[in-house]
Amino acid sequence: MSAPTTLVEATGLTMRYGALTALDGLDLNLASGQIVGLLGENGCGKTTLLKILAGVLSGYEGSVRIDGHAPGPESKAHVSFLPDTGFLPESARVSYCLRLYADFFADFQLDKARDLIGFFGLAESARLKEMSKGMREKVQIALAMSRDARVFLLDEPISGVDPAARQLILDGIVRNLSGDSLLLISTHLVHDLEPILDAAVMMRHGRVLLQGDADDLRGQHSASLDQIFKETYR
Ligand SMILES: Nc1ncnc2c1ncn2[C@@H]1O[C@H](COP(=O)(O)OP(=O)(O)OP(=O)(O)O)[C@@H](O)[C@H]1O
Repeated sequence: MSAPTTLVEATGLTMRYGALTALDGLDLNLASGQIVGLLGENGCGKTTLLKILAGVLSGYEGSVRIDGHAPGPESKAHVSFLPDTGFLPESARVSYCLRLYADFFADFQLDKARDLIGFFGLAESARLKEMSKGMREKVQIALAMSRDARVFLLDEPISGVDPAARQLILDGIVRNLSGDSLLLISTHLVHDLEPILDAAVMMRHGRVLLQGDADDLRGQHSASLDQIFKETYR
């Protein structure tokens, strides 16, 4: 693994939806080689931040750099984004979705995706519309995690699955993760995610409230990230 490099850099990032300020001068610096939890209460701006980093939402003020590039075609080539809503054609089979990704993304690794689909216990011949919400989420995760990206942005990837399946999904997410990439993953389910987190970013009202290495935060607060989260948002 090479020395950590800054992959996400946001300075004074502000995003307004009309009169509502969703991000309010947010500053954030994230380096490669870590899994970072993006935590915060409903409406604090997590999805807005991830969409801007993914290059699918514009109209913001301030500066954003992904591996040195402003969000756009060049940054998108290195960013794998899993939105919190379904984005695959409902009537398609898993095999079609695999081909779609292989055609669309030059860095898509079909073997990895097939491995993950099997790991999740899914059949390539299955149609999405015949699957449960949790199964469809697994397909989307398998696709998103099979790109050879530097930055992975996952928006609430385990929210739709039952507690028993969450562990399997997290195992799948970290299964092939390269040590040089950055995984930023938003969730309310801090307890489930905590074992895989190297660092956490807690947001409030469109700003970073608390950020740090997971072990440092646990040490400073003499508490788990889950307890810190609950105390912070009580
Ligand atoms: N397209 C939009 N138009 C208007 N307001 C929006 C839009 N998208 C988000 N917002 C508002 O911006 C704020 C931040 O929303 P965002 O979805 O980024 O929060 P979040 O932290 O991801 O929330 P959750 O945890 O509920 O998913 C909220 O007040 C939300 O209502």
